[in-house]
Amino acid sequence: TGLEAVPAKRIALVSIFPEMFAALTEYGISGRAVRDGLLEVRCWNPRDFTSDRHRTVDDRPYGGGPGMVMLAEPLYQALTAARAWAEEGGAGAQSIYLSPQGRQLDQDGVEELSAAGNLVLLAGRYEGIDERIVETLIDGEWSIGDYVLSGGELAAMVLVDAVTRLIPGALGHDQSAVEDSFASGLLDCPHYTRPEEYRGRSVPEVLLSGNHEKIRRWRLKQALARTEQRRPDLLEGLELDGEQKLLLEEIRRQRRA
Ligand SMILES: NC(=O)c1ccc(N[C@@H]2CC[C@@H](O)C2)nc1
Repeated sequence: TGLEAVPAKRIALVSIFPEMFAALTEYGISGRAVRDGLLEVRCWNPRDFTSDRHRTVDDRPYGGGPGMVMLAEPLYQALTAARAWAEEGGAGAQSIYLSPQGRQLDQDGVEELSAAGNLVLLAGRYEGIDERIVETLIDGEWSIGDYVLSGGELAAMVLVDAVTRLIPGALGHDQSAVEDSFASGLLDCPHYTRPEEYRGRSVPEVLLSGNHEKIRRWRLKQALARTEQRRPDLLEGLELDGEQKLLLEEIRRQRRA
C-alpha cells in the first residue's frame, strides 16, 4: 500500500505518569497505528532527570499560595531529550503544553497540529509548571476545553487520539468515508446495526433499501438537522454547498409543518 514507506509520526510525551499512556499504545486506533508502524509514542519522565535522593520534581510557589509548582530543570532536561528524539532524521517538531490557558482544540486545530509534523506534548501536574519553561521551550499552549484537570495527561491523550486518526492508513479504508461527513464540520448522523427491530423500535427504512444515493442524502440531511438543532453555531461557520442548502430548506419547511 506504500504506507510503510512513509516515516512514522513521532509523538513524544513528557509526564511523571508515563504508564497512563498505555491507553494510547495498547488500545484501539492508536494502538493499531503503533503496531502498524504509522505512529511512534515515547515518554520521558522528569523524575528521571532529578539528582536528589527523593527525585523531587516540584517545589513551593514563589508568592505563596496552595499547592506546588513543577521545577523547571527536570522539565527542561526531559523536554530537551524528548525534542531531540522528535527531531531525529531532520523531522520538524512542535512542543505543546496542555493547560486551560491554551487555545481551545477543535477539528481545525487538530488538522493544524497534524500538519505540523512530529509533536512533543508536555503534561503538567500539581498547580502547574514554572512559567520560564513555557516561555523558552513551548511553541504552543492548547486546551481541550474549559475545565480543570488534575494533570495534562488526559488532555494530551485526547490530542494524540484526534491527530492519529488523520494519519493516512490509521483508520483503514472502511471508516474513511465516515470521516468525510465528519470533516465537513457537521455533527454525525444516527447509526444503526442489527437487529432490524429492537425492543419495538425499528431501523429507518431508507437504511435497509440498499439505495446508496438515497442513504447518502438521508445521512447528510440527518447531520444537517442535528447540527441546526443542537449546534447552530457550527452551522453559522460553514460554507454549505448547493445540496446542503436545499436539504436545510427542506428541514426548515418540515419543522414549520
Ligand atoms: N482543559 C485542559 O486541556 C487542561 C489541561 C491541563 C490541566 N491541568 C494541568 C495540571 C497542572 C497544569 O499543568 C495543567 N487541566 C485542563
